[in-house]
Amino acid sequence: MTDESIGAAAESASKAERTVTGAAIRLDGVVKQYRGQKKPAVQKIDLEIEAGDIVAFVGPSGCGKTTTLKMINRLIEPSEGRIFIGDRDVTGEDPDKLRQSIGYVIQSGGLFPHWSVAKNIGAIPRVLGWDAKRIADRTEYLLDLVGLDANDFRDRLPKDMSGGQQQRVGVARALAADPPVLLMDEPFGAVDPITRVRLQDKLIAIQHELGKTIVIVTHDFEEATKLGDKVLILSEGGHIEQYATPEEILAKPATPFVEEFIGSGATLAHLTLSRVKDVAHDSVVTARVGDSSQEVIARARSKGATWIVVVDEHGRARSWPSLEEVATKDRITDYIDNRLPTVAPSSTLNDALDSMLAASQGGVLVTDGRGAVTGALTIATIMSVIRGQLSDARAGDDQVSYAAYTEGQTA
Ligand SMILES: Nc1ncnc2c1ncn2[C@@H]1O[C@H](COP(=O)(O)OP(=O)(O)OP(=O)(O)O)[C@@H](O)[C@H]1O
Repeated sequence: MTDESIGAAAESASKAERTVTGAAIRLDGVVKQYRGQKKPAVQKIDLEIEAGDIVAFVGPSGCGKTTTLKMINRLIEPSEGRIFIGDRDVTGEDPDKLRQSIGYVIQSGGLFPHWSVAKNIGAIPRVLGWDAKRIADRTEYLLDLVGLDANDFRDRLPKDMSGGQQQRVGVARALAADPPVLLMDEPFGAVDPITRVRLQDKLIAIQHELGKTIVIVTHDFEEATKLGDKVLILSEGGHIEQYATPEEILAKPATPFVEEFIGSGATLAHLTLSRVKDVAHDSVVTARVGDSSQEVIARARSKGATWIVVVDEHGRARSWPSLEEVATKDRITDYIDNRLPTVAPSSTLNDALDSMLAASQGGVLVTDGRGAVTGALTIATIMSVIRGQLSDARAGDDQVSYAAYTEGQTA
């Protein structure tokens, strides 16, 4: 088995393990001609999205990403063609009814500003006639799913939350009635880069847990390769340039347009394909508040560590002092460092580098789904992965030029 086929087998195995609750989406000869425009915004698109996949639409401004997305829930009516969700032809369905079965998330969450978080999340369930207890239970479940404490957030107004928190509530609201399909229009466009990485990781975790079909429009190719099981690259007029996995797109750009779009940094774009979970982590020595400093230092030295991580009862990091710092006190003290860089297993190596740079640190802590520390990644480890990838890429280039050269000789 080649590395590639091993990767593909692992990928399909992990997909098979997922519970899929999403539905397939099919666009069949779909056209959008806006009134008063000479050319159609979407010329004619045929597209199949598998149930339980995340598909990212990317392409330059004005190429028809949003138009295509909004035709799926008929916020924009197609001029021609048919759209199927599962086996249902939804082209003739009542659009309001249709939109109750498709979650929709826009930039900044799109929450009703004068409604509490709970009222926002309960909007569609109320329309569907759910009773108050069922709505309250669902709200609690969804807030927990998106990583917000229900007691703290349920009664807040959107203005009293950060952009990232509003966006999480936007995702919770879109999932309220358990729709099989979630459409997201540049959902993370308005948040800072670190929050964006956290929200992306949260979305991947939610997707793995729920198995919805998610279509996401983004401007950012890196975001598309991180989130998408498949990426759809469009050019003007909604023309499909390539629809494939991120790996295939980077390895074999289908057209000169795709090549230019993904840019000359394609080798480093592989960094966005390498996940934190794919590389070996450095182990960390942990300690609890109140432990004897001498004992902790001895334990760390025996493992060759120069720093430790102080964790709480759930294994979540509070601080990561050096052994010199630990030695200044008899016991491990309770200090919380709010700027600890952490990444999830689904984060990319690029995300890991970004968090290190943002925190001016030479490493990041790796945490599991509940935030417990499982290891660390240092800048040296990441650099050695990058070096390996660059030398693989160079070896590949040499082969191409050698083949071209010998072909030239024999012709
Ligand atoms: N309501 C409208 N009336 C007329 N033309 C429109 C309308 N909405 C979009 N268009 C045009 O249709 C084309 C596709 O627009 P669309 O918003 O789908 O592109 P996009 O790829 O999502 O762009 P962006 O990345 O800038 O959001 C553009 O040329 C746009 O000007």
